Amino acid sequence: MNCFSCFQSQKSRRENGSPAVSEIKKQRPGDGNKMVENKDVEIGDIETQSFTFRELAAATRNFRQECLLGEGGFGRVYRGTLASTGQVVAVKQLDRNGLQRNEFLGEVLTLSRLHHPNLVNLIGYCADGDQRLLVHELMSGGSLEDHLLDKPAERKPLNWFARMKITFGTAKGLEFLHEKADPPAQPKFKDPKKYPDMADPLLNKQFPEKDLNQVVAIAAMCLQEESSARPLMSDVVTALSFLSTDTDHMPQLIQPSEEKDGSDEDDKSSDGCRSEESSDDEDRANEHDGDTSDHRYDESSDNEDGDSDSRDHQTVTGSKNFTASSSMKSMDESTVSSARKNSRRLEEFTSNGRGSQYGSVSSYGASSRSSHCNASLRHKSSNKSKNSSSHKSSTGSKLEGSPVSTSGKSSSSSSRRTRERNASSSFSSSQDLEDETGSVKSQ
Ligand SMILES: Nc1ncnc2c1ncn2[C@@H]1O[C@H](COP(=O)(O)OP(=O)(O)OP(=O)(O)O)[C@@H](O)[C@H]1O
Repeated sequence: MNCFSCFQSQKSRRENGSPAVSEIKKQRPGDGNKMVENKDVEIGDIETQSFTFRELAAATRNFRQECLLGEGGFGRVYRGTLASTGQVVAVKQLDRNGLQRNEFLGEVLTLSRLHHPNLVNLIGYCADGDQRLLVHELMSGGSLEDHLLDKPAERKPLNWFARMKITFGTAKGLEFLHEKADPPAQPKFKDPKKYPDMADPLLNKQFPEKDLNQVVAIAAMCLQEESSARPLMSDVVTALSFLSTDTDHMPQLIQPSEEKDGSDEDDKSSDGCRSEESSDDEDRANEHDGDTSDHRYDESSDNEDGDSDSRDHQTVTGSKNFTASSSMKSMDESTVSSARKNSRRLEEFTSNGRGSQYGSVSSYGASSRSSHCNASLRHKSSNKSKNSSSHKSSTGSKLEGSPVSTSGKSSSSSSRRTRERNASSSFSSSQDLEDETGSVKSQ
């Protein structure tokens, strides 16, 4: 996730005394906000200035390198001075292969209607030919990222109070977008189909969508409001061990010849030794499912509903001719097996999650079937389900990646402590630290 650019423009500083947020530049058609229907966009509806490309080229001195303010996932941003008014602005030149004209105008229309002291104002746009540019008011103080991460050694770090002011301003901007803007912003986490839009654009969507869903599920579980409902790190490690395994090498992890013959070989890891962990794992799986099969159980159950993961499929049915590399052999087979189970549960978590993502935390626990970690999750989840409405709202706000509480809508279910926590910095409160510590201890 990228930082918000939180430094106010001179205008907003004068008006509000708190930082501006360039959240609006994050909103793109399909990003979660119900954008204005593109087909309905008429240039006349757009209440912001239209610039020619020539005007913006002149403003930025032909997009000179010295005028470059920064670069984001969608293009470069230049400092410019508008000849007509002398106003200093930020000109964002979107990548050429970006939005279609109508799509772009839909975005411009939406952005032009958002006015809030903590949001960077859209001043105008340019849609000449295939050019797509947005002109924003300039955040003269630079971005929050500049101040936090790219700070020159000689510049003093932001003090605590400044950070709280920025957080407060950010929250107000987000509050406006989520609760007052028309149409209101929708958290992307509500719809798994939107997850790919949140990944780093530099990845160019080159990742398995299913794995991304699972990463989101892991993050969602880790971010649950109550520390007791968060997964054990061992669960997280196991799940990640699966996700971090190169798909191309997966067929090498479990030798199909060992799996198919149903002999004692099945119970051995690739070095011929059956690990204790592996044994426990299987016993637990059998205990919960009444299934006497071995690792194959997991592979087949992963695929049994027809939603086959090519990786799993390959692992089960992969060529018998492959030669396991020694490095892959050394990987603990039980870890892989256990990771697959977790992967499956994570998948259930995300797929159940449509619309009632947080409620499905309980079903995640209820469907747990193997490790002691998951037995623990089950226990936690059942506690949790007693308070599921509170969970939904408070977690929902955290999942949006901001400390913004949706307490206006969920105050009946949010505890005072939750609201206080959400209103303060998301990670640094002593209460959070206590919770974290408690959580680690209880493990
Ligand atoms: N209105 C502005 N005023 C001053 N600098 C800006 C402004 N908008 C953007 N910048 C600078 O340009 C950089 C790139 O901004 P941009 O909005 O394109 O991407 P981002 O917010 O960093 O990330 P992304 O858009 O990929 O999520 C910012 O990091 C910031 O340094």
